[in-house]
Amino acid sequence: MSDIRKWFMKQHDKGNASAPAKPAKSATLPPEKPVEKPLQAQAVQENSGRRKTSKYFATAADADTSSKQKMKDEAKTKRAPARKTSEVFADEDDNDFKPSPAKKLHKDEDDAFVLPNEKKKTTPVRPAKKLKNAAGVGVAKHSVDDEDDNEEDELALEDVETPVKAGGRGKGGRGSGAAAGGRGRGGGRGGRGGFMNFGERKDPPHKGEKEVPEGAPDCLSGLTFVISGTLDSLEREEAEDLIKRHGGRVTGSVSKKTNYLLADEDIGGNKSKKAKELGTTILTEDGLFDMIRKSKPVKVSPQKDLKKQITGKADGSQVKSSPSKRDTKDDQSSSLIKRGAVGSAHKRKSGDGNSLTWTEKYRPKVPNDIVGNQSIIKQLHDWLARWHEQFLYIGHKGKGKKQNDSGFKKAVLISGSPGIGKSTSAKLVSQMLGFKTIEVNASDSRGKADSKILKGIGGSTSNCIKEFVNNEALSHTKDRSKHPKSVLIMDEVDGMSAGDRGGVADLIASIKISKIPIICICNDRYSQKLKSLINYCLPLNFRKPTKQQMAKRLMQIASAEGLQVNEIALEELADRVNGDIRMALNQLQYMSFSQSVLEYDDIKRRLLASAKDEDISPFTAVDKLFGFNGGKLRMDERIDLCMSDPDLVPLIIQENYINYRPTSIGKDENGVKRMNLLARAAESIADGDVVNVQIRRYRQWQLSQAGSFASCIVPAALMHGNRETFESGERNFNRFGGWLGKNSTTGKNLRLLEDVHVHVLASQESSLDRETLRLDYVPLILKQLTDPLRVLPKDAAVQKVVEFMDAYSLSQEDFDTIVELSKFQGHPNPMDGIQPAVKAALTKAYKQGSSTRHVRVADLITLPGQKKAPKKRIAAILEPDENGLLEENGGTSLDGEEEDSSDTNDAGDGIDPDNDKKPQFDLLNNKSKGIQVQLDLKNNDKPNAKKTPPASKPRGSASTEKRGGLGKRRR
Ligand SMILES: Nc1ncnc2c1ncn2[C@@H]1O[C@H](COP(=O)(O)OP(=O)(O)OP(=O)(O)O)[C@@H](O)[C@H]1O
Repeated sequence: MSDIRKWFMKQHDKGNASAPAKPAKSATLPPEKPVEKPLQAQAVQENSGRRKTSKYFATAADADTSSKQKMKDEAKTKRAPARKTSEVFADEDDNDFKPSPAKKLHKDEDDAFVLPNEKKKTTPVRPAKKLKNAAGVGVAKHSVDDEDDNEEDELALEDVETPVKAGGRGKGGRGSGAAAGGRGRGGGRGGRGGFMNFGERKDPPHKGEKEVPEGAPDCLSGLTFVISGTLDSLEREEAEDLIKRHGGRVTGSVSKKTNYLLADEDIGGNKSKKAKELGTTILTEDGLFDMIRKSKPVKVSPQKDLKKQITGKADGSQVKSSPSKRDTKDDQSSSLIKRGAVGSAHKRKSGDGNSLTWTEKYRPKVPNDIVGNQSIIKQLHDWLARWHEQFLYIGHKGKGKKQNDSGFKKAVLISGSPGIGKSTSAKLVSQMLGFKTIEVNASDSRGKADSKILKGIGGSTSNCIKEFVNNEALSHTKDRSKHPKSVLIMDEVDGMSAGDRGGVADLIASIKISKIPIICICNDRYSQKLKSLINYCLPLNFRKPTKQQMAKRLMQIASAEGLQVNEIALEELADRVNGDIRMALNQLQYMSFSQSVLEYDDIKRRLLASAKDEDISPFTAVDKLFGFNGGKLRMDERIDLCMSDPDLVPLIIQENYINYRPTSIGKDENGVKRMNLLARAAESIADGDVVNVQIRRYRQWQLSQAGSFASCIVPAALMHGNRETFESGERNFNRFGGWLGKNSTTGKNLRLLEDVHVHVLASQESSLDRETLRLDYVPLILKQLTDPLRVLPKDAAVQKVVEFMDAYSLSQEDFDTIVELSKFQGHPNPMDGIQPAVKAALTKAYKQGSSTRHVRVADLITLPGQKKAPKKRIAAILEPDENGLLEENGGTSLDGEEEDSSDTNDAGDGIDPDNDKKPQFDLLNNKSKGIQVQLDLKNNDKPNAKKTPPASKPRGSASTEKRGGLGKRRR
């Protein structure tokens, strides 16, 4: 672990150390400039007084600004903000803020995995921002040529400052590839500060330096934005939040509906091309700020004063709703009043009575109320409406109406993610058609159904399904008033195990005999368990409703409950709950307990908090860790992801890390950087393995986090980026960890090898250990077993091989084991070139061979430390032989050892005179030796020692006895 820590530290150091070398970044600027001009030309220009803050606005002349001048100014720049910041902070009540390292502080936060949102909180008090605002940002566009000298100086400062700021970046500035790739994907991006963050999207050059404006709540309502490239001071997510917070909509690509393309640079990508084609207005970040700012008239008083006033006046309950956000608001008082008013209205409403959850209260009453999936609901309706027409007379011989649609299924299988209205649809459609619903959760009551249930009510819960579906009274009768039609709704069929009413097999049996329609509901229709069920059902796949559809419904419910919330915020909610309307409603209701005005940020905060409780699959966890934004996750988030399944996540990481192309390596033409990162990741995985051994072997559970850190977090931090495949046709998804399968194969092979080992020992041809057998003998044995079959004529080959197998007491299974153990990927199959006829002849000859008994006897040996040969297996071994003796001995209900002993004793009592005439193979004596071993071992355990051959008995006689026994058995 000390190693881990060492290079963890080293990485940090490296990152910092790279800071001074950063001016290289400026060198990458010129190529970006030519493409930015046309974009700028399109933007609206109102105010040329905007201080030049972005390197994207630099002209070639700017770029030529003497580096000496920049360096001179650098020191000044570094000091100036610190001084100003401290002045500003001196006025603040909050002494927790450390002013001097204003920018530094920010960076440190970055390294410490602080969310962008949190960083933003410090922005209002930054002097730099205020200076810039004072310079008049208000306009969307400005010309670089208009910049005066002072601005150039400032630019120089900024340019020098930026590299310093990005000092933690591991990999220098933006590569040329980034221009095309933009911020989203593609190589060539510079890293972010800090070990875990390197390789991330390029930081905005003036990140967090501008005051983020606060406008009227819905000032961007009805406007659609698309964001492109790196903005000047906001991360893309921050910009998105800002727009949504003010009621605007953000989409991913430019279309006719797009009002603005928000871009501070022209990265020449599709978005800007399309925007130019469609004549979409291009807006800079400052333009957006102006737009928002303008929506809110006046408000001259400094933020901090207002903050103080509000903090002083607001009572706990009011501020409680969303303290941090409201602190920064300008219209606090009015919003609080508004909130109070609506809040009381809300209380009145909810006080009116029912304590139902909103999901119950607003459960759709008719199918039309269901959001989305209307065409599927229609299909369900049609199916159910026709069911009786199709199956009504089934079982009534003679009267049977011929089924007119052979493809008509007796059951439907509704599938779809949770909370999107599957059960509700099934119920509503059934009710609509006058069916009585019988709802059963597939795993409610367990126990296999009794097949005798056909005879009538069994009274057992586990039989209820067959009862339901087979009960005539429940099916359609003439007197509907007494017996309405019924439909069985089986929920969560994918959660059924074999024990649940006999599992899917029993459900299928029920469908076959059913006299009522069955609606099965599941989440995952591709579940292996449902493979056979699908053949008996009409599949209806519910899709998640769109966020717009959901937002509309949620809005209706919110207004009915007196909750004030805008549509964009609800869309965000819909987005975050992944289409789950039930969860959205629950979240909304939960938030409504403490707030009656919900804003975008409230929803976001709430969902971030609840996201922690979500169960995520190990694959999702690995996707997140390796994803493009993997480097932006906070450490606690990463640990949570690893801990979501501490067994599987490391295995999946280990299986897939090699497929990732880290974003940090840029072009990396010769692949050296990637190899270095791979090596480091491998090293860390190995470290993690060491820790995991400690955890499991010595139950050192306190090391769990260290284990996760080394085996998951570090490799993912090093390798996260774009996943690629190495073989054509390979799916570009993370594979399941191969270790489990390989470990199981290893175990199986060891067991098989042990069998071979025991047999070889029993043959007394060799007294080797298992390792020697595997490494030295198996290849040679294989040669002896397969070469003759290829080369010699059939009969000769078969005889030779059988002789060899007898010599070493090898069974047919051993033959297979040796072949299996000798198979390697990329090498020919050891059995290649052997004719099937020869193989068949070998099997036949081996089975006929008199020596088989000798080989099998070795299986009955129980070596110290070995598991006793299972009775079943012994029985199976003995069974193929002449049945007569087995029957005499009581068939297979034998105790292996006793049975075998009696054989040998029989042999002793009655020696077959023919035996000596059947000297089968040269190594017969050796075989008898093998048997002797067995006998000795058995005698140790056997209470009935009187039948044991005396130890002093010469070997030859033992062998004779054995042969006699075998001979007898064979008869
Ligand atoms: N499409 C929808 N339209 C309106 N309300 C919905 C919709 N989907 C879910 N709801 C709300 O969520 C609640 C639960 O829905 P329902 O039980 O039908 O979901 P489900 O898809 O069957 O979930 P699960 O798979 O967990 O059983 C409903 O009572 C309703 O209030």
